[in-house]
Amino acid sequence: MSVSATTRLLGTGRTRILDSFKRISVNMSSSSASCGKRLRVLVDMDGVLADFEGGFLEKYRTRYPEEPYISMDDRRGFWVSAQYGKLRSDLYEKAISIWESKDFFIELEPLPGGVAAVKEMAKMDNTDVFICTSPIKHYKYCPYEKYSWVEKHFGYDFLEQVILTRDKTLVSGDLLIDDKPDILGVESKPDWEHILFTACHNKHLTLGPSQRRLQSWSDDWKAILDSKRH
Ligand SMILES: Cc1cn([C@H]2C[C@H](OP(=O)(O)O)[C@@H](CO)O2)c(=O)[nH]c1=O
Ligand SMILES: [Mg+2]
Repeated sequence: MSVSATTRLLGTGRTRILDSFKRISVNMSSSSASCGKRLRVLVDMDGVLADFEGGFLEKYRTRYPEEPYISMDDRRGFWVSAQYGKLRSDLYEKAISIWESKDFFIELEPLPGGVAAVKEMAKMDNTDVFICTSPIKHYKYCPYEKYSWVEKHFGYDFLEQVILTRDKTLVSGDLLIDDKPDILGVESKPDWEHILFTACHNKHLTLGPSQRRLQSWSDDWKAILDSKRH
């Protein structure tokens, strides 16, 4: 019998008791998520584990050797195409053509220390790690290549830990380590604390007093994890 049919049979008095019970169970499950022992870490991929900016610059310069380019030192703002578009309007499309090409995402080099750090994190007691990454909307190669990249660098079993989403605010976790300064979506109060991973495009930004950075994978990521353990 369905829950609604059972509820109707029990009558209003019992319905109230059932409702209270449901409320208590919901409260118990949400409090065990916040006070429970396991820490959930969401780790972004491009700009944190995979060198999107380096891969872009190399392929852009190879494909458009006569065109002007922006060095890593001069990069400002998260969106590469926006800065190229400001340099010269037709460079906007040329920039996009690079990451929409086959083999762009699979051939990205790992950023120093990232793969080792995530492997170590995944082995830590009471710690769950997920790779939380957004595919581009030109979906012909990117989603496949992101999975393939994880398999190549972490092994087949780690595919279990991949979360592909365009909206990271919907994913629950204690920490999100990500190089994008503003991570917005339909959830205005995401569960996670965003740790800004330093990249060429965000290194000049001044953060708010409560915002934290991870400068690189040589920085003390274990201390950041520990600060969130209960
Ligand atoms: C277009 C663009 C994408 N990306 C990355 C971010 C996303 O991956 P990730 O969520 O793994 O960081 C993905 C789709 O936007 O490509 C950049 O880092 N810079 C860009 O300019
Ligand atoms: Mg990123």
